[in-house]
Amino acid sequence: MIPQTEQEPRPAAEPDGGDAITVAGVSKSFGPVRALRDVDFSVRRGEIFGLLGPNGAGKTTLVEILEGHGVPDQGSVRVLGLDPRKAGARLRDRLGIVPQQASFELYLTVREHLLAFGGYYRSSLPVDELIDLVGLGEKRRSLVGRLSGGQQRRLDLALALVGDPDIIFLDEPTTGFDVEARDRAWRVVEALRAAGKTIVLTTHNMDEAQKLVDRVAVLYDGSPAAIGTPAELLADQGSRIGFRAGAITPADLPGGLAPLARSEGDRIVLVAQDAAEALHELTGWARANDHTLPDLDVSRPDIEDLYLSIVGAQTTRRETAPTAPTGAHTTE
Ligand SMILES: Nc1ncnc2c1ncn2[C@@H]1O[C@H](COP(=O)(O)OP(=O)(O)OP(=O)(O)O)[C@@H](O)[C@H]1O
Repeated sequence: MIPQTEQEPRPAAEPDGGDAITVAGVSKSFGPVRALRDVDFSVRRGEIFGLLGPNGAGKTTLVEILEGHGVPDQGSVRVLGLDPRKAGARLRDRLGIVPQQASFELYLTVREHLLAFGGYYRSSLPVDELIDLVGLGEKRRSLVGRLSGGQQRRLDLALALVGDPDIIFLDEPTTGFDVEARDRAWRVVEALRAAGKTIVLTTHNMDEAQKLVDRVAVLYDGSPAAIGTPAELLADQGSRIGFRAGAITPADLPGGLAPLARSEGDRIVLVAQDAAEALHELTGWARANDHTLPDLDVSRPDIEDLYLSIVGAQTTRRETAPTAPTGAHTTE
């Protein structure tokens, strides 16, 4: 699915113990704000590594350091075995970056824009295949300035891929996408992984994280509060109990359950370590108060449950879950 390069292969990656990225003891402050606090982790070659965290948790600061745009106050990073501040074009050629806000040459067509960008790289992917890959086939000859917001984001993705990078940084890549475009983008990301690319995916979209990541770090107040595969991180999260809320709010639940519960769409969801105990308390309360708990089910927690257990939010909507890094409860 991913097109092959047309030109000569690039030099082999430097050995770095199988890791594409290593972050060792990185701290970074902006005046009194400690954006990153002694961060340690690695990203393996060929994996999709998710970076989650509420607004202000330090994700952008960290990614900027990895891209060579920021300098840590303490600690060091290696990207493909290289120091991103010193490696220059040797590394730049191998990184694909999809920023949240891209700037475009609005007077070029989609195709011309990609051809122009591809010219900056030692080798580039065939642009027509790339255009098809991101679903812009019908807009091939349209001026970039005429694209919709979602179409410009697809162009962002194509621009990040045109140099056939080894590592791709995706910053909320599907924000503003309709469902079809989002599904297509997810398939593209999966195809990139299948082609051996390493992907660092920053997202507030828990469905996106659940669907795509191999491993994930949840940053909270500048430090990773959890790092691992979703399965590892969810292993000790207990069980998720849900039912259709009707007129019930989380605060109506009995004392032991209310702090665990949140609204999720038209349901109330709670994650409990001891499902039998929680169900006993819930059903006893429901019977005593004439509630029928419609559509009651018990399932395994997901990444959103993990995320919320870390950031402390009580109410959320799926698809968007950015919350303040204060541990305060939100009331969206
Ligand atoms: N250039 C800067 N000058 C001053 N403070 C900064 C600067 N860049 C980031 N910060 C602060 O550092 C902290 C981390 O910011 P960062 O942008 O890395 O968070 P984030 O996790 O990417 O947030 P978001 O999800 O909102 O993009 C925040 O408190 C932010 O205000």
